[in-house]
Amino acid sequence: LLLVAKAVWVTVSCYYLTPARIRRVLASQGVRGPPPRPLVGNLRDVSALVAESTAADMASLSHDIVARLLPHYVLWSNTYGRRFVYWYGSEPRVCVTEAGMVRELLSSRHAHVTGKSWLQRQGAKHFIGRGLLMANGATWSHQRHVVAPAFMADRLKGRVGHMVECTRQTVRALRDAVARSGNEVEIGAHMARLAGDVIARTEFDTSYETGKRIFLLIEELQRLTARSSRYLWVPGSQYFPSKYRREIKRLNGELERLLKESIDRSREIADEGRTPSASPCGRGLLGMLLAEMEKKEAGGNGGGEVGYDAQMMIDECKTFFFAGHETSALLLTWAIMLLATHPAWQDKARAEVAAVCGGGAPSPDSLPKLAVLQMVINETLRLYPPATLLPRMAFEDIELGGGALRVPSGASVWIPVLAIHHDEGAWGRDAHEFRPDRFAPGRPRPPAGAFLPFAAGPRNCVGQAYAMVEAKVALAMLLSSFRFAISDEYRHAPVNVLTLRPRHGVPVRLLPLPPPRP
Ligand code: HEM
Repeated sequence: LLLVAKAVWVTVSCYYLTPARIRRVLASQGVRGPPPRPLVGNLRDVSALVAESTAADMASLSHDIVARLLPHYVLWSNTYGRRFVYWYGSEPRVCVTEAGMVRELLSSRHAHVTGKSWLQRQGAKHFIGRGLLMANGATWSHQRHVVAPAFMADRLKGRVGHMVECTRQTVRALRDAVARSGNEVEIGAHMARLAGDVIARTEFDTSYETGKRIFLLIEELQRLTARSSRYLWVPGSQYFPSKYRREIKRLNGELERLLKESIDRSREIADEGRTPSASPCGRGLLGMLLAEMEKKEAGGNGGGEVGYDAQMMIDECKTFFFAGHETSALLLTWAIMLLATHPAWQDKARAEVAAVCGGGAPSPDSLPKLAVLQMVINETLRLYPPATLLPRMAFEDIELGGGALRVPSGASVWIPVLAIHHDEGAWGRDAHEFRPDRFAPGRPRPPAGAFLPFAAGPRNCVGQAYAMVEAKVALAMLLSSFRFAISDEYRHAPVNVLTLRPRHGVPVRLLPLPPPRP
């Protein structure tokens, strides 16, 4: 009886009392929004608006994509003002775009009182679990502390050789594809494979071929979880039988078995003293995680509630296979689409690569000198940020802008990164155009809080520097191996399926250039 009473109380509190309090606090500050329906909130409105705006491909190759991808943001910010609230089921999402408030929210001041909501964590449970991306509070702090050293600048230098080798294989595969079937190639699939190979080799001592099944399983689990999560707003729905649940369980079982085998193999190699480096960090992320787990097993300072156990190791591996793969692949794919449609910038970037690398492969010392490439990468991330939204739930009442906005505990703040990146107020009338020179050295830097491809503050992307090095290596080598032009088959149709991707891929025409010297 006590259990039933507790369940009733939790349900009433989650689905009625807390939302009512949040609504009251927001309304008292004039934060309004579309009227929510019981339980579903505005979910159906969002789905209908997005379905309509993305039903067809775009008529031209325009980068003005905010109304297509975030039509609800455009509609509601026009109707209710730049700060508005809508309801994702019973979770209120307060939209905030003011740069100062965004910066403040993401700063260390709020790092421990904001985080990932139950809905987000539940939605990512099977393909990420308790990994860093979805962790909160002290657990997040500990995990971040453990993995961050793997991505520090000095360690990244040691990864450049692997990245060059992976890109060499991609260049070979592209040359073979051109020789075999002509110069039309869908570049997105090659970039996905390249990014997968890079993360698998540098951090997990394996290759894309070995890790391929892991990537496929994560992708399939992501797809099935998105479907089965559509009804998460129904109280208790996570316990309902669903046609997806059995399949998710089966695939997750296979994924965890493969990861466990890979972890055990690495452990054996380390135990036999066959580690390529004496330091556990030398083996990349997996090595560091293993060392941490051993500390916990030995009851050392990694122990206690927040240390890594076997399941957490598996979840962290899933997280990095997922987070380090798709976003990087999309950055490369969109960059090639933009270079293929802006030949002058393509020539400029290629000339810089030739001057800096002298026909050889990029090295840790040459990478920082590739300024034009850096500008192209930044402009790609501005126009097509792989993560279009940043949600942060407040776990206690917080104030932003010196009290200008009180966010009640239980409300999520929703930062529409894509809209901020395309805001004419911050970027000028040409905000929707590809103009890499806005990032030229010596030009004023974008206002803090206006450029957020990797989020900001202590909970920013831990792989940011890694992703930048990877993108520079890959693009430098591709530019010196091929000229790209966009194919007549290309249909411009960006869509947001967790990340911002081209619905039909990016077919390009490749003109192979004479191979650079080895
Ligand atoms: C162009 C490539 C990438 C982009 C645009 C990107 C973007 C982001 C963003 C926006 C976040 C914050 C998400 C949130 O808190 O809601 C994030 C977090 C994260 N990213 Fe990346 N990422 C990229 C590449 C990578 C790579 C290569 C790795 C791993 C090697 C990685 C690992 C992570 C992890 C583990 C987190 C969670 C950090 C935390 O919560 O403390 N990312 N990324």
